[in-house]
Amino acid sequence: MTNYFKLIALGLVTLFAMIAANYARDAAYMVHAIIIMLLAGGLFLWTLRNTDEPVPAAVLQTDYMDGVVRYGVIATCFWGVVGFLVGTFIAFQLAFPALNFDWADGYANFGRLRPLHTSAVIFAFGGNALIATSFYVVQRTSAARLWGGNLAWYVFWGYQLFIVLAATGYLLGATQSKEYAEPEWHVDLLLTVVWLAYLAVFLGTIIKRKEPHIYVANWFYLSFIVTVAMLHVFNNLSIPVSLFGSKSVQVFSGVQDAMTQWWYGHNAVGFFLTAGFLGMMYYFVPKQAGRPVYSYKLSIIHFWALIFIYIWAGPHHLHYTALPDWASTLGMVFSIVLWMPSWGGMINGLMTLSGAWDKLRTDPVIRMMVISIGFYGMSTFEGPMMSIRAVNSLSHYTDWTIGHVHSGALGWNGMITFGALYFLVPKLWNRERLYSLSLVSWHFWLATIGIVLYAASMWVTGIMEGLMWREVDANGFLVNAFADTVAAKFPMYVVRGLGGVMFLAGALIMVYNLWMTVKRSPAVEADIAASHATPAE
Ligand code: HEM
Ligand code: HEM
Ligand SMILES: [Cu+2]
Repeated sequence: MTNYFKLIALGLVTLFAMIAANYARDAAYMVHAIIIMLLAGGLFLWTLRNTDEPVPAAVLQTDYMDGVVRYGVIATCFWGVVGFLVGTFIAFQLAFPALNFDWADGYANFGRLRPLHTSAVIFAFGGNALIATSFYVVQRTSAARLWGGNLAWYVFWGYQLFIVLAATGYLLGATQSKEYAEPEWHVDLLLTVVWLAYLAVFLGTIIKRKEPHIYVANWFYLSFIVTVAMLHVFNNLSIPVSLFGSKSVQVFSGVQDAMTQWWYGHNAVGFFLTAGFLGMMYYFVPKQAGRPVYSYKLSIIHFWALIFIYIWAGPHHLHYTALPDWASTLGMVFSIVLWMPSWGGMINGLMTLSGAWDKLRTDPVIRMMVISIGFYGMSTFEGPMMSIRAVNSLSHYTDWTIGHVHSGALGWNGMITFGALYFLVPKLWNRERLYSLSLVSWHFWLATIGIVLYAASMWVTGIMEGLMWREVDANGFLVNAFADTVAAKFPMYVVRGLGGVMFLAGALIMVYNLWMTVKRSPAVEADIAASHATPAE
């Protein structure tokens, strides 16, 4: 019976997408309508062919739902490589402008590829990592199968569709010009529905848990899901110009719009790139180390302090703008206060290794996790420092910000995700161990050196250009033209590009290693129970 409802819904979607494609006012909207039309039409045919087929004898569904986690792991690897590749390419575009090819102008120039990079790494790579690991962790720590049956699959595929629509939209020029929230209204609507489904699956699983305690990693994941829903909705309040076009007009304007955007942007960092990934840390580090979390009490304080303080720090992105001074001061103060819970979390993660420090020598996966926590500590020290108005007057608009971003993004988000993937793949594909630990070591060193090259070159160029911009002669005239500062940055841009090449090479080695783990490593015999062991207390 449900199949008939599905058919009606899919038929209507296909029909509406056809009409939308026909009346489309711009290329991005038309391409999106065609993608949705083909997808819904294909699903319609597939559902039709399977309607009234005999249903296979009921499969016992008491086990954990891991198929969707496996797909999530594959998607994380895939989008990671795509995102790093685009990042490396745009890094070289900045060094060698000729790479903005004339023939690809309007599609593959820096301006179009930059949001492609940021969305690919944050939302496609990071988002898939978060969805996959949260589905894995919530089942283990709740001793329950994912709630909602196939809803988890809908979340997975719906999210991939969102990524494809966002990416094609950027290339075709559809953007609402809000950093990290570039997709236009019709893509935002899709994401809202998918995200609410994600919340339902996660929360549903927690509600039906058989384990009385809600493990701290789940608190972090849940705060990430809830907050991102809220941020996404408010920052994307806009009115479409036409139902058949991608262009929309923001509801807020002027400084209110800027403040809403950076309330969003900052908390995208705080909840997407931090809280969610801390959920990962609190599960996978104890698991890999074979030790309980250093202090469970500290983890709870860490959680509440972090979510309470993060939400106020957004105005540090708008120092010296039309934003009132009091708001800018508020953002600065909360940013500095944020240093403490951040380092509390870092200490908690690092000290989890106490009694197992020898593993740093023997286990390259632990090494990966530890360095990621180290970078977390570093970027959460740098951030509060940059939020001080006097420091920000130098760092703002310079590459220092870019260096800060990537020490967090490559060092913290990248490395903890790699660690989690190395942990997960043998478990999910039921393999005894990883194919090669020495390849993990190679990945570790390539990525680490790559990050150091990236961050160091950006500090040098950032501080240099900041100083060059403010340099005045005895009469108070500016000494340097803007173009002088651009020319001076060239060598550092090449170094950054090389850092990117190394980071990307490491990721490719990881993908090869994980692939060979699935293909070649010996399977675990009748030991499924091991992967279901309860997490560290
Ligand atoms: C191979 C690795 C990477 C390379 C070479 C790279 C390169 C770049 C470049 C060249 C930019 C533009 C900078 C500018 O406009 O001056 C950029 C921006 C950005 N990247 Fe990456 N990236 C890499 C990986 C990542 C990862 C893994 C993440 C996140 C998880 C990330 C997040 C960002 C963000 C958020 C921005 C925008 C920064 C801002 O506006 O302040 N990148 N990246
Ligand atoms: C205590 C924690 C942190 C604080 C207080 C903080 C503060 C700051 C400040 C002051 C800026 C520069 C704003 C500007 O001048 O435009 C900034 C930029 C940024 N930070 Fe952080 N940061 C923190 C942690 C992190 C972490 C862990 C990450 C990544 C995982 C991160 C990602 C970013 C990004 C992506 C931007 C660039 C935003 C843009 O596009 O302009 N931050 N942060
Ligand atoms: Cu911020």
